[in-house]
Formats: sequence, structure tokens, C-alpha cells
Amino acid sequence: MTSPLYNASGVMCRSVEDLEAMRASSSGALITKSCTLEPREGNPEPRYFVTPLGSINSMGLPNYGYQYYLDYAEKYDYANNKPLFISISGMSLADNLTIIKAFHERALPCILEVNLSCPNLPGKPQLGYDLPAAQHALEKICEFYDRPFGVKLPPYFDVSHFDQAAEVFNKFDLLKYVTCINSVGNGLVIDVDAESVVIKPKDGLGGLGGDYVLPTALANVREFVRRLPGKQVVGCGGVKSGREAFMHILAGATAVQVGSCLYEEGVGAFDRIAQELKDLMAAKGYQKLSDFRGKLKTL
Ligand SMILES: O=C(O)c1[nH]c(=O)[nH]c(=O)c1Cl
Repeated sequence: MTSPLYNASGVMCRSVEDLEAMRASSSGALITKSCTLEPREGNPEPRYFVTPLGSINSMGLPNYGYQYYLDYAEKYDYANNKPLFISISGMSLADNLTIIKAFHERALPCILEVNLSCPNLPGKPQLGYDLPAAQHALEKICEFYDRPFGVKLPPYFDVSHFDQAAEVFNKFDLLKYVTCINSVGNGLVIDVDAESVVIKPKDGLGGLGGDYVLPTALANVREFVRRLPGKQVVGCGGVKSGREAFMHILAGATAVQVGSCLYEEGVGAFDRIAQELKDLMAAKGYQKLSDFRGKLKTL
């Protein structure tokens, strides 16, 4: 069975070396680091910190610029390999359109994912939290882009926001999937001994991943699965074993991404988590993911 697991954008996907390690792994797919028009150094370090409950990051979109990933996508062997997703996070709508047009012209089999949810650019609000702006961006993209694509969403925390966001996304038939969730933005981790924050950018504010975000990720998966008929939801957030992967699929996820855990464990996480998921399914008498996908019981 092709693994339902792959990397969360941002982890093990910035360089060709990273991407080739992902391609050689047992993951079922791979996605690139969100790219911008020009290469970016990203925010000053330290900008990533691991805690017993997960991670906090304020990377600031370090990437080699979209042409680097376009070049990788051109050379990628789509026949014998896994689906290649390209994450795009331009600094402006104009940048996003330029990048997407460049991929569109090459008509490559890779799948574009528009990142609406980078929380770490000082002074730049997340599109995912400005739904009129998000709708406008999707309208401009769909004026010319005629192939299936996806979006990376921030976590939402209010039922009215699930409703409002879904109303926007349901306007776009070519928007075939949403990935829920990006990191929970602007958390603050404190080192008691040093009496200090642990990352440099934004006076310590950064996106949270890992155990911190699992219940929020699961809620976003389940709520968007309910509200986006005909679309798919990729689950991301808090996956560190077969159990959390099972939870995401039970909540309705088609596939599941691994971020903080992949950062710490490396590609062996894909083998381990896939095996744990297989064992859990066997113990429950499930043969395939669709036996339990979206079948979370309520009380
Ligand atoms: O700071 C980052 O590069 C970053 N970090 C995240 O946690 N999510 C994102 O979408 C991005 Cl683009």
C-alpha cells in the first residue's frame, strides 16, 4: 500500500538534498518548502526550538526562490515516483500569481498548494485569516490556473470561522483539497532557568507544532471534511505515532503529514508510524483506510 504519510511543508524539503531524501523515503508523497519569488534567508536564528510537547518555529520563509523548485519539478520522475506537491507562499498576490503562472506554463504533473497561513512574517497577516483577501486571491488564480490545486490553512478556533472559510473554498471547484492545519501561530515558549524566550524572531513568538496542536488539528480536519463536499482534507498536526495518524483519518483525512516528529526523528518516522498504523488497523479488524476514514463516532 502506498503510505498515507508524507512531510509537512517546511520540514525536510528546502534543498534538493532534503527533497531527494524524502523521495527515497517510504513516504507516499513529498511537498516542498513554501517558496517565494526571490530566495530568502529567513528570520534570524535561533528560529526553531524543540520542547517535550512539540516545537515552536519562526523560520520566516527561508527558501531558494520558486525557480529552484520549478527546476526540481521539471526534473522530477513522475512515472516511478510519488506525487510531488509544490508549496507556494508569495509575499504578495502579484508574487503568487507570477509563481503560479510560471508553473502553469510548464504544465507539469506536480500539484500546487497555496500557503494561506504562514504566521511568521513580521507585519504580514495570514491570508487564511482575511477571508475576503483569500477569496480574491483564489479568484485571481482561477482566472488562468485550470488544474487541481490545494491550499494550506491556518487553524480556526470558532465554528463561525469554519462556516465562513468553507463558504469561500466551496466557490472554487478546482480547489480539490485543503491541508489542515499549519502551525498554531504566535505561541510563546519560555525557558524558566534563563528567564527568556527560546527563539529570536518576533521577541519569541512562533508557530506551535506537535502535541500542543493535535486536538486543534483534528477539529479542523473534521469540521472541514463536513463542510467541503467533493473536496479532500489532508491532516497535519501532532502526528507522532500510528495512533495520531489513525485519529486524523478517523476524523476524515485522506492523507496525513508529519512535521515536528519528522524534524526530530528523520525519515524513519514514516516507516515506524506506517507500521504502527497497520498494527492498529489489524487489531481493530480494518483492512484499508476507507474502512474507518471519516467514521469518528459522536456521543
Ligand atoms: O516561518 C516559516 O517559514 C513557516 N513556518 C510555519 O510554521 N508555517 C509556514 O507556513 C511557514 Cl512559511
